[in-house]
Amino acid sequence: MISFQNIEKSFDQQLVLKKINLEIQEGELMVLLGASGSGKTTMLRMINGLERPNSGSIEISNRNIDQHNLLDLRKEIGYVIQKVGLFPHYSVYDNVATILRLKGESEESIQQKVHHWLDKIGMSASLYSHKFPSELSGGEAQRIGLARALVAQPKMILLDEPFSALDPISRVKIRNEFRKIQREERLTAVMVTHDVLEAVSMADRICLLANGEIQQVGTAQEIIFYPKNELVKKFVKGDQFQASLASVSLNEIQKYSKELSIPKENVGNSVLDFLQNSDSKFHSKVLDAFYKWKEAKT
Ligand SMILES: Nc1ncnc2c1ncn2[C@@H]1O[C@H](COP(=O)(O)OP(=O)(O)OP(=O)(O)O)[C@@H](O)[C@H]1O
Repeated sequence: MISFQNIEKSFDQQLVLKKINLEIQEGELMVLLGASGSGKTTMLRMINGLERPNSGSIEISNRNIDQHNLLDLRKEIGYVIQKVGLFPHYSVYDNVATILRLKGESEESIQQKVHHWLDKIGMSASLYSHKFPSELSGGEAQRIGLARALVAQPKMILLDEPFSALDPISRVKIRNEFRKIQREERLTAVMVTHDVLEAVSMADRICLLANGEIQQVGTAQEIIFYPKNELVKKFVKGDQFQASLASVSLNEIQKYSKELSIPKENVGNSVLDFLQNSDSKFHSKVLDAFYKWKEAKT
């Protein structure tokens, strides 16, 4: 669906991306993970044509990005950034409605969709429609930013540290809500973060960037337990992270997930034990509960 082929990019003679090759599948949530300056945002902005590579090609839906009309392409790609960028003089309703108005939809259809998405993202339409951005908390504004991207029913969504300004509890909540919607809508999503735990709790696959190069692409389990090189190991703080997985029992994290029902014989085991020895279909729920436990402790 999204394909980076031999991409190179430099700014002011500084090579920030080197020979990047990456395939992102339809309906997948790919997390671009890496330290500050590793080139994550630059990769993300190439997908909607806000940055252009120096060499190599990007394909979206099997067509080179240069063959797409960029304005049409951007209508199919939601873009959510940390500094939400709501129009300050528009109400919440008008902010979310903007793209539908640009598309020329009827007011009746706009109203139905705006209300649907506000409610879905946990912002009651009747309470929030008439408010202005200055009357919203940071977390509420983030949700509106997300609703504004989702209302256009994009095929793809790009998220650049979209939840990083939120307090830990709202962050976990909105992440879970977003993940649920992303799965339901089979949205192809690419999310940038430098937070290992955020990546691990949300991603189908993680692409770890360092020094402008892809160091490893894989599931959370692959990245954590089978890091390909020292850079990956260092980034996921291999030992420290694993030590923290080993220090907590399944029993302790169970209450952080309603959906997690652990077989009785495993309840006393450590999370690490369980991840290493159990069926992988439980892994994401266990990691999710572990993550919430960790957030609650910090
Ligand atoms: N428009 C630009 N002009 C000059 N240099 C740029 C520009 N955009 C990015 N860079 C440089 O490219 C490198 C990669 O930047 P990028 O924003 O992609 O990194 P990042 O991994 O997203 O970092 P962060 O987590 O801090 O946002 C950095 O060294 C940055 O200074």
